[in-house]
Amino acid sequence: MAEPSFQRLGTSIDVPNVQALAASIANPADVPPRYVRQEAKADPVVSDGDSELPVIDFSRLLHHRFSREESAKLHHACADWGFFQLINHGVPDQAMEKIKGDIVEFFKLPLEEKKAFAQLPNSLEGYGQAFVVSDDQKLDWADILTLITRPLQSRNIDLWPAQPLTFRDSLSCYAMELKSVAGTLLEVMTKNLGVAPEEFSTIFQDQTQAVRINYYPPCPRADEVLGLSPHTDGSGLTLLLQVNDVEGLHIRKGGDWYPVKPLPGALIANIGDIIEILSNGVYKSVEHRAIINAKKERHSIATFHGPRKDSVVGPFAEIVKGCKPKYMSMSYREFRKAYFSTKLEGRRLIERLKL
Ligand SMILES: O=C(O)CCC(=O)C(=O)O
Ligand SMILES: [Fe+2]
Repeated sequence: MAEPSFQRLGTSIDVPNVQALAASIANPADVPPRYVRQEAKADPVVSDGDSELPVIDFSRLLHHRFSREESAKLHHACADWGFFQLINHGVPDQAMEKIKGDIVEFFKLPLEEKKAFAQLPNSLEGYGQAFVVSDDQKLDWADILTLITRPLQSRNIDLWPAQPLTFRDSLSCYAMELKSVAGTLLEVMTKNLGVAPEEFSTIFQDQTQAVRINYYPPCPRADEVLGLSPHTDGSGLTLLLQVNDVEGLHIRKGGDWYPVKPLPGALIANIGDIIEILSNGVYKSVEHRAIINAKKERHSIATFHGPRKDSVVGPFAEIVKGCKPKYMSMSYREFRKAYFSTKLEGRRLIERLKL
């Protein structure tokens, strides 16, 4: 099938450093209009306790006595919510605490020191802000540090902070732990979808992995700005770790926004566009956004797990045996390019891939 053509990433427009901007602001009126959005305030938020985000116990998935029951729970979480909390995931506390600590230290460094790891022109990798291509696009109230962690030969180590001194080690260790958790979850999901393990290995062995570290400074107009615009992830599976107890993640549920309250030590997992496509829409890549706190800063670490670079992304053959594919297939390389171009146009690639 012919692949649709998509505009390449254009030239980015300079976006201010949000941490420096936040530090310079004394009054709500000083927040530049490009960050202020009426809809942030207007969108309804589901009140607490209306429904509960599913909680998956990773250790039960591995335990033969409980694995069936927990796998079924995982299947429903992926199909009904596209999001779940993952507890007892086995990532050592020390690995999580080390990366959290180093991230907080990194963002405390003087701007000039952080800029040594700045995004290269027209690239999303490194320290900077979300990419924009037009003067009208609203801006996110966040600085980000995006780093490719897998495959190992794709690491651009010059963009990995050298301060604090332990940062590179902490990130390598955390990324390795998450790769293993994501691998197991993806394998169980493949099984739950009735797909043969070989199909899983063809796509996810030698998986790609990237880490996006989000820094959201406080803002005096917190209810009118967004830390991260509504989006779906272009990954297969995302695992999110919130660094402190400041909440900010909202999930689209029906027409409303559902605020996530991470359980202590839990990872928040979500299905990305790739799994929605592979599963032919059985699993949902759900829109989410990040809001801002008026007084407190927030950090989060999103780790994206995708298929191997040379794979073709399309509904699993076994799933579409008795029904029609709902999405067109394309190479993962082309998918990545298209995902970012479409996002810049403020649209979702996955909608364009629907047949
Ligand atoms: O900071 C958050 O809670 C959400 C982050 C996120 O959705 C992302 O980085 O893709
Ligand atoms: Fe996301």
